[in-house]
This record gives sequence, C-alpha cells and structure tokens, in this order.
Amino acid sequence: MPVSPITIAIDGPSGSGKSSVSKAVARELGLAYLDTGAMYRALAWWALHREIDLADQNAVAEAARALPLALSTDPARASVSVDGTDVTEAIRETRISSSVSAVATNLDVRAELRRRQRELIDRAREEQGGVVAEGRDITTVVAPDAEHRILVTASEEARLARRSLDVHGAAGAEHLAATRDQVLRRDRDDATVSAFFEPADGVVGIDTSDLTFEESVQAVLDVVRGARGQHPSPDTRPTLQPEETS
Ligand SMILES: Nc1ncnc2c1ncn2[C@@H]1O[C@H](COP(=O)(O)OP(=O)(O)OP(=O)(O)O)[C@@H](O)[C@H]1O
Ligand SMILES: Nc1ccn([C@H]2C[C@H](O)[C@@H](COP(=O)(O)O)O2)c(=O)n1
Repeated sequence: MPVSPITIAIDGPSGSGKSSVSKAVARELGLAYLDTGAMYRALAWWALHREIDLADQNAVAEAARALPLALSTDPARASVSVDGTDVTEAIRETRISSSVSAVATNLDVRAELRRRQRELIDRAREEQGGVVAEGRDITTVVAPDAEHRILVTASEEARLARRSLDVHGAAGAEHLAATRDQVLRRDRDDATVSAFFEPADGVVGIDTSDLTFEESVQAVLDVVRGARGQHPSPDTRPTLQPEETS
C-alpha cells in the first residue's frame, strides 16, 4: 500500500546532536538523510581549494552556483565529493569548521544552496519515501511545510563537552578555547542569518542536555510517531500512514 512521503525538518545549534540524531532517525524510518551543513562545508572546502578569498562575496557566490557537488543521502553511507574528489573527511577538519561561517553568512550562497536543498528534498520524497533534513534554517526557510519540524537544543555546557569529545577525544579545559571557537563563535556568526536557538511557531523543541544519545533519538521518533508535541494536529495531517485510496 502506498505511503505518503514525509519530510522531517530538524534544526539546532552546533553540538546539539542534530546530525547524529537525524541520521539515526532516518535509518530507523528508512528515509533519506540530508546534511545541509555538509553542503556549506563542501563549498568552503572548494573555495579554499581554489584560493578564493572568502571575504569576496561575489566570487564565493559564483563558486556556489558552479559547485560540482555530489552528496549521498544514504544515512548508512555519508559521502561528499566535489569535482570528483572525495571530501567526506576533509570537510570536518578544523580549518573548514573555522571558516565555514564566512561562506554560510553570504546571502547569495544561501539562496543557491537552499535551491539545491529543496531539489534534493523533493527528489527524496519522490524516490525514497521522504527525508530527514537537518541544518539551521530547515524548519523555518528551506522546508517550513515539512510534516514534522523539530529544534534540537542542548545547554552550552553540554554542547561544548560533546564537541570537545568529538574533536579532541576529551572534554578537558586544555581544549576549551578551540572548542569555544568551533561552537560558540560559529553559532554567533551563523545566527546573524538564521534563527536556530528558539523553536519558531509550530516547531517542537527537544532539549537533549540531560538525555543519552539513544533517548534523543527516541524523543524525535516520539514526535514523528505522534507520542508528543505533534504539529499540526494528528487529525489534520497523518504521518507515516497509508495513503487514502478512496
Ligand atoms: N544526548 C545526546 N543527543 C545527541 N547527541 C549526543 C548526545 N550525547 C552525546 N552526543 C554526541 O554529541 C556529538 C555532537 O553531535 P552532532 O555532531 O550530531 O551535533 P550537531 O548538532 O550536528 O553539531 P554541528 O552542527 O556542529 O555539526 C555526537 O558525537 C553525538 O553522539
Ligand atoms: N541549513 C544550514 C546548515 C548549515 N549552516 C552553516 C552553519 C555551520 O557553520 C556550517 C556547517 O554546518 P554543520 O555541519 O556544523 O551543521 O553551515 C547553515 O547556515 N545553514
């Protein structure tokens, strides 16, 4: 029996857990996974690779429009290539995390990447039954009509500890300065063009500060399956239900 396509839009600040949770939710529900942050990172990598000055707004916007990007939406196999070069690992390096906001705050870049993101979402809905798309502006701008819209948050302390553990393998004070730059300074810059600290109207907020990773995944699944905080109300918008055939 055909099932209605579904978009689950998830936003949140750095280190809130939105990427890892989104990927796990996509796997659990058999949906595609769209990491929109990877698109901004791939563009930052490409611009640096071509020695484009990131402060040159027009040159970076031109690079965005020409970006030869291939992005897997398989939650089991993340991969990102630019012009045939696999940059899956390279886009996670500190030099990219430190410079990506310069690219992501360029409004012409955002227009181009949002256009591509909507295309990828549409394709995933047609071909894969739906998608979990995550970033900073998915619930508000890229997919405001998504069947489910969720903002994943966590305290500053939890986000710093998680990022430090990810990048340095420890959450000690010696890594604090580098981690603060990657989390707090980056969020401050990114927040000049997107609102991702508070849930917009109709967006369900999930605070993961005191949750385990598995509990965070379950909290999102509960929203999607209607166990809590569903929007719009279940009677106006069925989720993961067989399509009406009559
Ligand atoms: N309760 C939790 N919920 C979600 N993630 C958690 C939790 N506890 C620890 N983590 C870990 O926090 C780390 C950061 O998560 P993730 O990379 O998904 O964050 P993010 O919000 O996508 O950050 P960024 O935007 O900087 O990429 C991951 O290693 C994840 O496993
Ligand atoms: N929809 C999005 C997704 C990401 N960004 C910016 C914010 C980050 O600095 C950068 C990389 O994202 P991350 O991989 O850390 O989630 O891209 C954005 O502005 N909008």
